[in-house]
Amino acid sequence: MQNTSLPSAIFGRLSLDSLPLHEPILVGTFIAVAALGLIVVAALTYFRLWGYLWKEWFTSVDHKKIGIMYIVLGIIMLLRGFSDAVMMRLQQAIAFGGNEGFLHSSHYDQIFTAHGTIMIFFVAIPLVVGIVNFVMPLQIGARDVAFPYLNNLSFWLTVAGAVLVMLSLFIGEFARTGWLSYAPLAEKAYSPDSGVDYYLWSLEIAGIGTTLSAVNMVATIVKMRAPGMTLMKMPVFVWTALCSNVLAIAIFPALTAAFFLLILDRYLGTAFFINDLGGSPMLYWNMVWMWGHPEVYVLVLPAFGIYSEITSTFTGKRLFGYASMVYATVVITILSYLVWLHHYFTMGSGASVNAFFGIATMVIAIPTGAKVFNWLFTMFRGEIRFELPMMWVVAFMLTFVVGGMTGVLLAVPAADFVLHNTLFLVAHFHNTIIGGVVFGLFAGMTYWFPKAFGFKMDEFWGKVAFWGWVIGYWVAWTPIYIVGLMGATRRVNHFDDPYFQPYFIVAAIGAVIILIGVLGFVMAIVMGIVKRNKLRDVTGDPWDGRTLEWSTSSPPPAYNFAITPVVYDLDAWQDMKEHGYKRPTDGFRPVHMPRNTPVGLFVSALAVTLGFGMVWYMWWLAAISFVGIVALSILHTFNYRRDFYIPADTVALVEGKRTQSQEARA
Ligand code: HEA
Ligand code: HEM
Ligand SMILES: [Cu+2]
Repeated sequence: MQNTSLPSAIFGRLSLDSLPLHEPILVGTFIAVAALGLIVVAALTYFRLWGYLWKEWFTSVDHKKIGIMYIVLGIIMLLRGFSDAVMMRLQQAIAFGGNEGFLHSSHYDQIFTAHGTIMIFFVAIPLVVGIVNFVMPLQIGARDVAFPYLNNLSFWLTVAGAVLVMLSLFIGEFARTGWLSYAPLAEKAYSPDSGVDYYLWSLEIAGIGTTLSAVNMVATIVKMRAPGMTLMKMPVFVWTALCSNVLAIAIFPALTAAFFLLILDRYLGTAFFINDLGGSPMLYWNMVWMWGHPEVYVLVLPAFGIYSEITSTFTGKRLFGYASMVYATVVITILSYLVWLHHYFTMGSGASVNAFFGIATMVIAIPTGAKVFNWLFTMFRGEIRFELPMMWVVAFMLTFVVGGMTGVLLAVPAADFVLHNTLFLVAHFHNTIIGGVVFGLFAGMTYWFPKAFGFKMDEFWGKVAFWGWVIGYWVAWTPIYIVGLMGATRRVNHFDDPYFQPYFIVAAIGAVIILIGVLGFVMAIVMGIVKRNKLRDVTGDPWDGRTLEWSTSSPPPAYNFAITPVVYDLDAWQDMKEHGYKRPTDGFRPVHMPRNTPVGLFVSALAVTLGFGMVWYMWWLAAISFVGIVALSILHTFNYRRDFYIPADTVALVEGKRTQSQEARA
């Protein structure tokens, strides 16, 4: 694409042709997004909400608000990732024989790449990080995370990555190289346009955010637990958050380094991942899968933690086999480092290497199975209350076990030679990710929603969401398992064999049923807000919970706990309730708090311009942004006004109000 209409010293390789004006779908999307954006901006201006958002949310260093912002980001990006999914499902349902469908192959390639990238990096990760951010400090009785400013920066860096991916929709294109952008396809010789560069810069920036956040969470769990909370008295969710974040710290550098080397290949002509000059694409595969495999456990471990909390709350029992649950989590964490090669058994590693990685992979079924049985034994003879969060747990158990089993099947190298890169594999991972991670996130969001906002989600729409996702999942993915077994390969936009078509039509219907689930969840939140006075909970403990987050008010005050709780037992709050706990009404002391700051947001804005400049070869823009980031970061270290005290009187006032509202209800 020659740059004819724009001066290249300023615009680099960006030209008017980079705008996808010839793509009706994209033009329509752009108009819709722009219109929606204008409506939102107008509404915020009309209701004078900008100042409130800026002061109370965007610049906030409060872990609860940052957690909620992560979740909002995840839900918005879920809508984007899901629209990609629906388009692919429609395409595959109609594109048979002579019918080419509505997505030509280069467009389909961009869509599955964007879908996979967005779903993993900008849906699953933000939702998991958001829930950990919100819940974990409350569960350990802390006032905030270890590094509140860093937390805000991590969030905004994740947003910066998401913004770059979204920009690629309207300026230029996105990668067509699969969600892990395999080399050598992703090298400049084979993917010369801006797509892979968008991918790389977006994920480098977001990845730094995720790494920093993981450091923050580990430091918080290690250093900031309430007195008495020894490691073996931590709630299971905190254990899973700890393991997940330790895992993230260990693996993200491998991904960041792999992407950085690919950037060097693409920008400076080095040869790390091509066969010439001593480079090797296999190096890239090893590095990304050393990240990629453990990453799925980074996501699923906290989900396991969520299921554990919910199961014990809604059966009214202490979790069966707490210690074995902890050991299983740790064992999965360690094993997950040892199996990455199962993603390319077919790449010629040889029988003994394949055997080692195959067996190591299968071994993970043991600790995972131990968890499943622990949940079952917790339920056994419990008085189960089948409220929404518990319904998600049951759906998870029924769905995830199947996905786990097909994983074990793929772990047999001989079988994998047949099934690798078929739609059977695609069905396996949607089975584990949707049945394991996504259901867990919905369970968690439904469970902790009343803690965050002081009222429950709307139950009717919550059930619509539940049934939409659960039925939709099975309708959408069972046929894909079947065509996969029959040999249909992944990442193709058109099949010749008409025999497959009915299966893809059923799969498309499944996606439409999931759509009902997606919209149902949004409605559950909206209707919850509409009916908030009816759904209000003033106790702070609407589900009869067992862990410390339920001991404070909903939403919790900025300082979380007026007086730091002391822990004597595993289910600390249950223990306090059983021993006739009374809320303290006096003796408050001033609370030391971190101060809000806009620096994270500014750094992130510069990260977007840095990425954009690099993608389009606007070196001046990239250079200015980079210098800006460094300068701001250094300047920020000279800011000594980082904290303040909430006076004891204010604490007494807030707590007094809560006492009053509780007495009024009683
Ligand atoms: C959250 C996500 C998640 C989870 C939890 C898992 C879990 C597992 N995965 Fe999966 N997997 C992915 C996401 C996930 N996977 C993704 C995204 C890809 C592909 C990416 C790509 O190529 O683009 C993939 C690909 C993938 C491959 C590569 C296949 C190929 O490319 O050809 C393999 C092969 O071994 C595999 C195996 C497994 C196994 C053995 C488990 C185990 O951990 C499952 C353990 C659980 C159980 C077994 C169920 C419960 C256990 C019991 C009830 C006890 C009794 C059971 C037995 C004795 C069997 N996975
Ligand atoms: C909500 C319902 C969903 C549907 C209908 C759906 C559908 C699809 C389809 C059709 C493909 C492409 C298959 C191919 O041709 O190879 C795909 C790929 C993928 N999906 Fe989903 N998906 C859904 C949800 C998710 C979620 C929640 C995640 C992760 C959190 C996810 C992660 C991925 C990944 C990683 C890929 C691989 C992309 C690649 O090949 O590079 N999906 N999905
Ligand atoms: Cu794996």
